[in-house]
Amino acid sequence: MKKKFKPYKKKDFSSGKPQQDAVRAKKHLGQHFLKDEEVAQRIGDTLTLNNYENVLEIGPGTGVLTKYILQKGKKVKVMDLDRESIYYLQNSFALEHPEVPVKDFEILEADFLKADLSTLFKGEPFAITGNFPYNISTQIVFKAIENRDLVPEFTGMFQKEVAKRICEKEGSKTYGILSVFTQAYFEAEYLFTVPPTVFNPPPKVESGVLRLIRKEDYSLPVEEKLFFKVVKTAFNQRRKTLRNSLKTFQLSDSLKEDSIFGQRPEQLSVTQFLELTQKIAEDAVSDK
Ligand SMILES: C[S@@+](CC[C@H](N)C(=O)[O-])C[C@H]1O[C@@H](n2cnc3c(N)ncnc32)[C@H](O)[C@@H]1O
Repeated sequence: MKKKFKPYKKKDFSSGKPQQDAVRAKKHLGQHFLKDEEVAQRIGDTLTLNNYENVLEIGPGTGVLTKYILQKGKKVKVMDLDRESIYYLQNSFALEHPEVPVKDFEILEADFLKADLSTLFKGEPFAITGNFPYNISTQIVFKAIENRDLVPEFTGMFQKEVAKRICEKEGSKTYGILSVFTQAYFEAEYLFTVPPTVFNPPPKVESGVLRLIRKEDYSLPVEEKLFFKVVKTAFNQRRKTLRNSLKTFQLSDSLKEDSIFGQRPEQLSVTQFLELTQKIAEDAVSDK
């Protein structure tokens, strides 16, 4: 069912307010507007834009980051579900920033989590970027992973802890499900940290900017469903050895002798998780 919006009261944005103050920040939408142009430009510059023509920005708000993305001369679509931000972008953004090229620019009022990405750029690949709403940040990453065939690049800002977790390697306490799933398909790089002071209103935590580049060969050598199940089950009991946490897979005694099962999930690289999945798949077949 389509959500009902309260009748929208038009606002006059011609008062010359700073861009980040043009819209009232709403907590439930995770709105923290960037007020530092240098940081906005640095985030815009994280896009490599290699070999594709389209960019989707999630949550443009008042468009502080959008300006720098548009200057790259690609086709840009922005998607926000905040009507007030959309109204500002449609009516004041171009007037207040005549220097920004808006020829290939489309403003969409939509929820990224519900949007159909397959038709967004007529099925062409596109980069995703943004200063993401932190309340749905992991869901955004999972949706990008699900749509990886269309998304060769993903850059942007998260809560620092989440950005670090996505890029973390084995051996770290924060390495987990999100790190393994993301890095199975993407090369992940943590780029820089951003302090709360550059936002209006400032969030309670630091932020972190990352870049994900899809691997050249991003097809998995194992069945994806089983891989996800193995990784999730292992990390659900991250203190236990795999021999104990993966009991539900009813592994044969000979497989359980394999040294990999003496390890804990945080010790396994993505490649080792794939090898483990392969072994479990073969074990299930040989059991029959
Ligand atoms: C952290 S603010 C960033 C705003 C702006 N890009 C900036 O840097 O100032 C996050 C933005 O995401 C938008 N947003 C929240 N949930 C969303 C969703 N499900 N789909 C699309 N946009 C969303 C918010 O309305 C807000 O504009």
